[in-house]
Amino acid sequence: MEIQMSSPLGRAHLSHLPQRPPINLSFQDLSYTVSNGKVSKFILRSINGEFRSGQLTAILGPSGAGKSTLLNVLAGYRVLGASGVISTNGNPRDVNLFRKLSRYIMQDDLLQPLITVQEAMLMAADLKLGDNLDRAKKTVVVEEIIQLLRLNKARNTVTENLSGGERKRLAIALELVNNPPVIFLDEPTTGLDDVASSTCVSLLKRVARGGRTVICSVHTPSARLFSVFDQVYVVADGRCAYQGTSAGVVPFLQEIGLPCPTTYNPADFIIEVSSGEYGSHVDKMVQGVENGRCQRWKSYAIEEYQYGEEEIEQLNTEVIEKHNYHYESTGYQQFKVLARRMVLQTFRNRGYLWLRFSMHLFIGTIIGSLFTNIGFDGSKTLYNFGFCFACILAMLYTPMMPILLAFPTEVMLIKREYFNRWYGLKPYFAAMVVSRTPATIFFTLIYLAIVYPATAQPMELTRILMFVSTCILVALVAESMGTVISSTLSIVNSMFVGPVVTVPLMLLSVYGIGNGDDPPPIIWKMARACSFMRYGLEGLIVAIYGDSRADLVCPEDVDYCEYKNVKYFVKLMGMSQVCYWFDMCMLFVMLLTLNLVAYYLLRQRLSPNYAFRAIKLIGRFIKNRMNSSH
Ligand SMILES: Nc1ncnc2c1ncn2[C@@H]1O[C@H](COP(=O)(O)OP(=O)(O)OP(=O)(O)O)[C@@H](O)[C@H]1O
Repeated sequence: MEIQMSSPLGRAHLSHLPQRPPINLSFQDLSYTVSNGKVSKFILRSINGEFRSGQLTAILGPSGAGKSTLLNVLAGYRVLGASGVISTNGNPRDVNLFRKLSRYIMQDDLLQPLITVQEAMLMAADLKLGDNLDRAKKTVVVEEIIQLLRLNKARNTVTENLSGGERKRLAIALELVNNPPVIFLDEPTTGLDDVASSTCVSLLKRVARGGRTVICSVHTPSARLFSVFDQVYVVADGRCAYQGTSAGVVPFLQEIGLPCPTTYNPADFIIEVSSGEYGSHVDKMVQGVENGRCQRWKSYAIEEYQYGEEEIEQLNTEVIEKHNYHYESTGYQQFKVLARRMVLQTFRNRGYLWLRFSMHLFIGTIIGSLFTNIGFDGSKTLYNFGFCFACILAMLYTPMMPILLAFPTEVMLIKREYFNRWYGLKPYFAAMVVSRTPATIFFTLIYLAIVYPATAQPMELTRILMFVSTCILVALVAESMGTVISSTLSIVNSMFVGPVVTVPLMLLSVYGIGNGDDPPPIIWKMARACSFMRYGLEGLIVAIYGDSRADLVCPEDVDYCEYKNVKYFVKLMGMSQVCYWFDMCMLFVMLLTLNLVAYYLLRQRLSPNYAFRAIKLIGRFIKNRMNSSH
């Protein structure tokens, strides 16, 4: 791809992208408060400011000054607790509309694992551009952005192997795909060396020159890097301590009686002054720029640039497409791309696949050898019951534990992509369920292929199908239960809650067994009905012993086989009234319900509604009360 270089920053022509209106972002009297129980803490204090399109703005300040909070509030990531007016192009901002036009690249640059840069970019193009562009044009878009962000050499590298700088640049490249007019970046240079930081900031400037508003928080930039920023916004103790060009910092400080030593980096100096290292001068600085209202330094020694020379054509207001602000791709297209991505990642995750395969092989071999040839043995009927219970336990833990471990991290990734409007939650959830189900079925079959013949269960097609279907359904329900638990909890909490929740379900599944058909008290009957393992256990027993199975064989060396008659045994277990299809329906209903609950919890995690926020606030209140009563 030929890139024409016509300016010091280089002109990167981006063709085929949807055209968006340039957006100037301003805010007046912006405050942000958090309340921890009784105490309220002011993090931003009535600050003002303006960030213009076509410019790269750095938010600087000492640690804890409120830089990330300002970015979060402006990006709409934190809304509760914020007050003041935020305007876009002079009009009050519609936060929902703004979210559709802006992108937020967070500090932790989480990227989808196991896909290459090129694949990640193409998938982002498929998700974000839908069918508006054909494959050839999408490839051109991707190619141009790869060139713009100098990712050419890394195009075939999988994301885990990228360097820190490449990761940051890929995170930016992915968000550029549908040409957002406003881009927020939280500390894009953190963890990068001087050269990589400088490359990253220069590229951001090129991105800004396309008419985009680019705002990033930065930690102590070098003097050279500092001079690259068009505008600098300094936050000190939640207030604006300077707003203007980087060249204006020294004269501003001079004017308020704080001359910057000639050998000193102005960025370091203003941060040190803001953090109170040379005495309390913050009030003076805040007054000097009227807490962000003063416009005087915004044009100080401004480096003129010609829009015409740059790639402004993408954002020319006169030719803005009649874009709708909804997703560019349909739900079905998103589903297809996401399912493809998930399947690709599953296949490439060889280590995990081998681990899961070996785990099923190992458990299958252990259970198979523990219960060898007991299926037709009249003296081992109780052991066979134990085998069925062991199958249920295996189908509970083997699919659930990997989800408890992996899904909390996945949620963080979804959060970033969802917030930046890559896709809707429905297509994502559907793709997740559809892509992981075949693997679960496959591994369940591997386990059953070992244990079923090894334990000499009846080789009748109907019974085999019933046994297999029950195990698969139990595994799918367990997997969904893992998703419910890990959709709101961290890895540590999920790993704790998962096994704790399953123990009562396990106990309930065998409660009352051995009492024949006498029904347990109604309360226990109801509790037992909640255990999906109970339905699974009944399903397995009916599969191998139901439908008038002939008496089992009593070995010659055994005098008396009490449970040789399976009908008698099933009655004793309290399962003579069991209807296999009812149990399967119940398992299916539970599978559906758990998936709906997982979807609901995930949705609330990504964009909580008022009821959910209220529940969270009540929870926090109770926690605070408990803490204060100690
Ligand atoms: N939810 C919260 N509850 C209590 N305090 C908070 C909360 N969020 C932020 N803070 C506090 O607000 C202040 C500003 O935080 P913020 O993350 O915006 O700082 P920062 O300038 O980005 O710092 P750094 O450069 O170290 O990342 C900090 O003192 C932080 O402890």
